[in-house]
Amino acid sequence: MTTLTDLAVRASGIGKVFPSAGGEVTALTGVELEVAAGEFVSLIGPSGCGKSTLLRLIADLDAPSAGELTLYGKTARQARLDQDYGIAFQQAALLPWLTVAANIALPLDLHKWPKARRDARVAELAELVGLTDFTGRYPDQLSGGMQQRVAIARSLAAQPKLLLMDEPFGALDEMTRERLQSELARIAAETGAAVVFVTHSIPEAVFLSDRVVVMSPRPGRITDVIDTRPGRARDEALRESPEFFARVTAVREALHGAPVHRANER
Ligand SMILES: Nc1ncnc2c1ncn2[C@@H]1O[C@H](COP(=O)(O)OP(=O)(O)OP(=O)(O)O)[C@@H](O)[C@H]1O
Repeated sequence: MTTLTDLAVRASGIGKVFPSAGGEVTALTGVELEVAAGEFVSLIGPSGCGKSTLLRLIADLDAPSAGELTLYGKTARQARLDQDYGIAFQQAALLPWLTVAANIALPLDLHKWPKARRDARVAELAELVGLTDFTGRYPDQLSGGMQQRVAIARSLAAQPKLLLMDEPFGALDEMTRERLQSELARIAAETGAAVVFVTHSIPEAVFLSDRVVVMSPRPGRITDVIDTRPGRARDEALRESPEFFARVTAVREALHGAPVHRANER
């Protein structure tokens, strides 16, 4: 039997209303979502459907207007205080006065890792994201894509049980993006971390995810959940398999079932 503490995320009846000059904006309504421990779930949907809002609520960066959220059975607030998850958002949000190494090490410093172990972990993560030669640089000496790789390394640093990622690969070139997708799939499988991942890319969602959650335009709701768990390794061959194309098509059709002409209304 699945108990509450087995669920990385449980969102029940979640709604979010923002006040705005022209009246209230209902960004989310009646969102029900369960993410199992170790499960990789992507949120996909037209621009403005509330994907980022939902992720921000899970991360306790904002509070829901309705419903309940728990992370491994804890309130979102308690999970944030306990640093139970790693975050990588669209903007790298690095500290400009710290080097790449020090930025990656931030969660480790918060967890008070001893220096030798911390330095070894930073070296391992820098290698993972291809920045070994740049650990002494400062963020403004890096390209946007490199800054994003630092943010991804930082989110993984303390080996969290849950990763919350909002289009972390959006700014990267296609080759780097695919390489980091493969790395993320491997890391998620090896560490057993659950991941909630926001993306606009159908192939990215299908490659990475066990389930793809399709959301509708405002007010954001979950309209479909598609099982994309591959019956094989998430390797390069998967991207070219008939099974992969079938799942990409299934997600595309689910997305187009939503009234896309309203997608850009704000
Ligand atoms: N702080 C805020 N105040 C008012 N409205 C907001 C706020 N944050 C988000 N919204 C509105 O809530 C809706 C959902 O926004 P959100 O950024 O979550 O969508 P999204 O699906 O992540 O979009 P995108 O794919 O473009 O990043 C939008 O209509 C947006 O304008």
